[in-house]
Amino acid sequence: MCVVALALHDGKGRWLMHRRPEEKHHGGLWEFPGGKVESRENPAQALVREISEELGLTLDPRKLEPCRFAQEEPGERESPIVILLYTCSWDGSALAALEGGEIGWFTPSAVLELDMPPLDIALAAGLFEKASD
Ligand SMILES: Nc1nc2c([nH]c(=O)n2[C@@H]2O[C@H](COP(=O)(O)OP(=O)(O)OP(=O)(O)O)[C@@H](O)[C@H]2O)c(=O)[nH]1
Repeated sequence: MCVVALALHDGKGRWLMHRRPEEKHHGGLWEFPGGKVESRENPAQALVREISEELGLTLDPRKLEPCRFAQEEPGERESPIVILLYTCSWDGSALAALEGGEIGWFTPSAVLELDMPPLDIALAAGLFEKASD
């Protein structure tokens, strides 16, 4: 199953993370906002939809930069997921955790200290290695 996620940066060294609502899979963990790609969508369209639903933010698909991906091992669950991570810079417009949980802006070192699902740990480590190049 294909999941898309967004590493949104504020241009001042901080990145947006979302804490999942307790009742969801990986509840209480911090993740890059996003969700599952639905049939008839390409990944960028799915990300624009998910970010609008979750954060109330309208993304310009042309400004999404594919960054990296991470995948679960076979057998981890019935349909192992692959997460495609994109980066984008924030245009300063309003944001809110519209589907529950909470959001926050973090420096790279603070992101790496959050409790995250396994794939996010790998994605964040790679993202910040790349961001500091
Ligand atoms: N959105 C998102 N999901 C992630 C990340 N890392 C990770 O393991 N996942 C997992 O990917 C799956 C898809 O996530 P989701 O629940 O956000 O997707 P959704 O909103 O489309 O689904 P839903 O409507 O069934 O809740 C979940 O099992 C979630 O735990 C991440 O960084 N972002």
